[in-house]
Amino acid sequence: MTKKAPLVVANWKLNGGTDLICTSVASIRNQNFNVQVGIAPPYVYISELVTFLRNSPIMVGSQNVSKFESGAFTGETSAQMLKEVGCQFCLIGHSERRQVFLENSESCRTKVERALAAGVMPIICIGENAQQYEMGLTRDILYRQLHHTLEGLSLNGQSLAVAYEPVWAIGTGRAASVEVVGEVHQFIFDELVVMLGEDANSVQILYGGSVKKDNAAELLAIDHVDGLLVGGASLDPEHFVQICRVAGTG
Ligand SMILES: O=C(CO)COP(=O)(O)O
Repeated sequence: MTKKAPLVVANWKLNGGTDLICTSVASIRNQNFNVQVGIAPPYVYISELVTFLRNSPIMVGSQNVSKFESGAFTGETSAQMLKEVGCQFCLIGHSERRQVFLENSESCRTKVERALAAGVMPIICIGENAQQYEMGLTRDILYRQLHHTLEGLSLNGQSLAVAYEPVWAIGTGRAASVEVVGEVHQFIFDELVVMLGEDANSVQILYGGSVKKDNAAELLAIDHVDGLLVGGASLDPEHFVQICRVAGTG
């Protein structure tokens, strides 16, 4: 099958600051990767990163977005605000948001709609936890997360990505095997076709969970792996550059 140009996204989580922005931007800005690269720093650094990356093809995004449009919602940031400061994408439903902040697929659905309406590309994160994996429930969990979030949605030519991030692989140094990723990404693609028809072909499906420079190539070689979502390894600018380089030479 023909591979789409890969998308490699750095999720800094609750890490980083001006120092990391300076070192990351310095190591990545002048590289000529054959990949689309995105960086999602904490909200407060988005504007600074956008300024540093002006005239660069590297995208800046957020790690979350409010399900509300505006009003008395202390601590929230709307999709429209993200758009205004230069965000091109936002992560939605990361497992840490689902687990620690009790987000569910219904709120993720609203967030996806808000992001699309504002012209910010949603990257919807889905994945099963260790217990669900061991009980063989991966497909059931992903089916529910996908269908609640996407069923009946019209993309109208807008970009959307889905990231498969098995919770048991996040931050553990134990990425999912090539076999597991291959089966799950095929399953996700098939469900996208059921829900979105032709539009499914434009959706990029990323893998996340202990991605490193040493496993990036084998993960990206799998059918329907269209990119990577990188946590820990993205905090080391040299390591992240190497992952992007591997992705760009696949
Ligand atoms: O959660 C992740 C990216 O969103 C993955 O994190 P790690 O790469 O640290 O496993």
